[in-house]
Amino acid sequence: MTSENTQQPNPEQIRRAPKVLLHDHLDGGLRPATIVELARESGYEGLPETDPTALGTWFRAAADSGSLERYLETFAHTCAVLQTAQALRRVAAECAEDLAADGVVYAEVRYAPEQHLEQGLTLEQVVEAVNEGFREGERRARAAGHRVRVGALLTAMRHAARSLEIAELANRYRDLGVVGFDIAGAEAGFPPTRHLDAFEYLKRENNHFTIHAGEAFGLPSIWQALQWCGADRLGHGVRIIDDIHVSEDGGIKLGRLASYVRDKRIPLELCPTSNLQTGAASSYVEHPIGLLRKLHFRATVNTDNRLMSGTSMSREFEHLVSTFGYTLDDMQWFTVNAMKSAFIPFDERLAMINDVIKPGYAELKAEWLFRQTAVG
Ligand SMILES: O=c1[nH]cnc2c1ncn2[C@H]1C[C@H](O)[C@@H](CO)O1
Ligand SMILES: [Zn+2]
Repeated sequence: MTSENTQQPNPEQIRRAPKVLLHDHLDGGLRPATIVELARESGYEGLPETDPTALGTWFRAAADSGSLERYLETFAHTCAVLQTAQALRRVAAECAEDLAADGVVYAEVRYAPEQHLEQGLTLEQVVEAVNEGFREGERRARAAGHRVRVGALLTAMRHAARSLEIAELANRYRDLGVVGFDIAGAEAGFPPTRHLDAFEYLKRENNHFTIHAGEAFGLPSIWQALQWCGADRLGHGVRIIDDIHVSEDGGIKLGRLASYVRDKRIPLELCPTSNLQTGAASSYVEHPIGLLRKLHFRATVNTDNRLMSGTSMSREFEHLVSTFGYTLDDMQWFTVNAMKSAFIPFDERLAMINDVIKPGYAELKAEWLFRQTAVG
């Protein structure tokens, strides 16, 4: 018997394994029962279902459209009930609690402050309410025996024109709970270069940002995000596969852009289930994550929208374990990749890797070794 871990973890081990999440939308991760309650409290009458189970099913089905634009329509309902400080605080606290219960130890959760102003909140009030909610959720998680740290990413919507203002907001709340910036929304027709002034501002401020790119649109979007805008990470980036050529005899050749992404260790925030729903990939087995992992891209595993995809970090890993036969070593590799790519300072990332992630996996692997000894 070698010390190499070849065992595929079971669902319970996957849940207990420390996980790191870089790409999760606050307005895409509400509990269905909370949406129903918030809608009742606020008088929102547009919900397609008022039973929580039926509502959860509705979100998953509606998001299964095969198109990013249709997928995004479902957010009208979640944003409709997230218009008060109280609602934002509650949903952020529940988000942190849910992630912690799922074994997530570090998360960067994003949302677009400009989408929460309909009932008179200011941008600052939105950010402060969400931050308070995350802190409350971290406290409740700790009381329940879990530890999670949640940082916020402020998103600007790519079809709108507030990106510089949101970038300034992210900079103002830096070190106060906000760890970076993002742009999201429909990709085709809204290239990231529309928001160059925001990215240039953030670079001058030595701040961090990721860009949704290479999801519904291909290589030009990734190229612009990196070479014009200077993104630190790619939100999805899954279409980088279009620049990787596999020949009939199995030979693999990377184009210039794919080489750049791999050589520069650009983190890819991959979200497998979300990609199946928007049509960016056709099945788990055909999802580019399999090849990207083999080729040692800086690949990470993410949820995107837990509500719309009916998923969690554990479920994403369960799909990958059953599709690609991944082991605890593979899970650790993805998790360390994610932690290395987080927007918090280097020493804090290192401490998470050495004090939380590695010991967590070592314990799970040791359990497995002892079990092997017992049966062998
Ligand atoms: O996967 C996505 N691609 C582009 N935009 C997205 C995705 N998931 C969520 N969004 C949008 C809808 C939300 O309202 C917004 C902010 O979280 O970001
Ligand atoms: Zn996203």
